[in-house]
Amino acid sequence: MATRYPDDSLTLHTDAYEVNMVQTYFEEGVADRHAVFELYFRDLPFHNGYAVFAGLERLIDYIKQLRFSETDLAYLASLNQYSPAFLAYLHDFKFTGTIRAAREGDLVFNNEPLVQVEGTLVDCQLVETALLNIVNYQTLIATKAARIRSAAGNDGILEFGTRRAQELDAAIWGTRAAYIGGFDATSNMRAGKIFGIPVSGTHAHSLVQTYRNDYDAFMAYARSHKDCVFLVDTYDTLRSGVPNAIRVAREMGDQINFLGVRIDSGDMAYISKRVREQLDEAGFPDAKIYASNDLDEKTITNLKMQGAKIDVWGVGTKLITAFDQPALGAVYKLVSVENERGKMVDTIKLSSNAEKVTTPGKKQVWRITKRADGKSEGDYVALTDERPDHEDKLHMFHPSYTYINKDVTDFNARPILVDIFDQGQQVYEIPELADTKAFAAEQLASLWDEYKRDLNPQIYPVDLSQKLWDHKQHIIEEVHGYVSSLKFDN
Ligand SMILES: Nc1ncnc2c1ncn2[C@@H]1O[C@H](COP(=O)(O)OP(=O)(O)OP(=O)(O)O)[C@@H](O)[C@H]1O
Ligand SMILES: O=P(O)(O)OC[C@H]1O[C@H](OP(=O)(O)OP(=O)(O)O)[C@H](O)[C@@H]1O
Ligand SMILES: O=C(O)c1cccnc1
Repeated sequence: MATRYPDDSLTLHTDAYEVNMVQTYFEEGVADRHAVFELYFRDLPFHNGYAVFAGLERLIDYIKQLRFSETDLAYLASLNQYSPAFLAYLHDFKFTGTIRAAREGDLVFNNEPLVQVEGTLVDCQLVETALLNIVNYQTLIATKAARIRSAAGNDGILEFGTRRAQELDAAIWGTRAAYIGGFDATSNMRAGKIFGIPVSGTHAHSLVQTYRNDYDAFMAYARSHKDCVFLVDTYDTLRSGVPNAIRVAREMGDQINFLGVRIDSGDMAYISKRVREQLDEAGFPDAKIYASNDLDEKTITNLKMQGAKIDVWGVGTKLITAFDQPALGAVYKLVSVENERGKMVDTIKLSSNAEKVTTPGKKQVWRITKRADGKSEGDYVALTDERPDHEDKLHMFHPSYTYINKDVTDFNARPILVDIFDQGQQVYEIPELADTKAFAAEQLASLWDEYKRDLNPQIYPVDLSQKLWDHKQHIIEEVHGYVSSLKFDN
């Protein structure tokens, strides 16, 4: 059985190798060396043209509580791997780092930093696992939600996924991410309570089964609720469900708001058209048709193509589990570290796969938009001492295929990474969730449709500044020089 600790913290929500490395840094006297790590993903999820960043609120909560509690330390001591001096050091540990991140709801792309952690090696290393855990999941769900929003157009979309989510936390934070990405409401009451997300719900088949017929069930529901959406597919949608919903709506009249009916099985294009006819003929043209049953952006697009008369889409499993791509795959890499002489040295991880070679140095991402229409030109990743927003002309080129290039003038450059913590102090206030959602919608509106289409979107340019590109080539050459100078006896 799980042990409940009165002072449990999230600090040990980390991989053992982080603590192991931290012990090495401590024992070797380099724990306080300054370092910069950056979190980014290499491939956009779902073959999408963009991702919607989410996770910042939880990231802030996590950093704010980051202390080793007495039982955390007692547990580490019980492993007999960590020295008393190291445990005493952890006892006094306090996060004093600086964190910059994209704002929730902002669009982010592959191969650019979404979160940057600057601090001691210990600060940076300890937070790696939790930061990846939080950002990977929430960004994935916000992006999936944005795809579903795009398929649904202006129709209502409701998050129904809690029962199918990967446990409780995923349901709660996933529904928040879904709301940022464009969902209108959730069925999860606690998410409503905690985050103020609008809550919406109909009823289950069990209600109809309990009363053993549609009429009695809908009548019972109508007597106990003002707003009514009846689930009409328990026995026979067209012959029993809808006719009985209409009968109850007529009998109850003004005593209820007959909002509509929900269908949860069968051929939803065919059935919804017939249901629409039945409701219209009965004098309920404003009653809406809700649909649910393993929906996602593909089924919704397809159903719309077939002329389905569905007004509100309830989406569960395929949203909350990011069914077609269950992991984002963001990584967290060291880009700069203080050497033994106190100088910051930019670092690289080489790979035979060009995509996997990291980009050294502490960076800022600049979103370049045309001044005239606010539309996106691409992202420009630069070293932090560069100020592309002060330039009149930017030369933007593909970092691998440099012949793909353009000169951009009359542009605005917006820094994507904003200060969240400054030397351990929170300097960023999380906006109201509704504002974050509106911000996401605004950002999406400024992106060309070519990057937003569901199938084979155009690849959004994420370019390196000339200075950063040169710097990277220089460091690659330095490392190659070092490797080829090595001599082995065997
Ligand atoms: N007209 C349609 N075009 C494309 N997909 C559809 C259409 N109607 C329903 N679907 C989707 O097809 C799948 C059908 O699921 P399933 O085979 O479980 O049938 P069902 O009618 O829901 O049966 P059950 O009663 O077992 O739930 C669902 O994902 C549903 O969203
Ligand atoms: O299909 P999803 O996208 O995951 O949406 C959530 C599903 O959860 C409910 O079904 P469930 O069979 O769990 O309960 P019910 O008895 O109310 O139909 C609901 O009717 C949806 O079909
Ligand atoms: O309110 C609903 O209709 C609902 C909620 C959760 C899951 N399925 C349906």
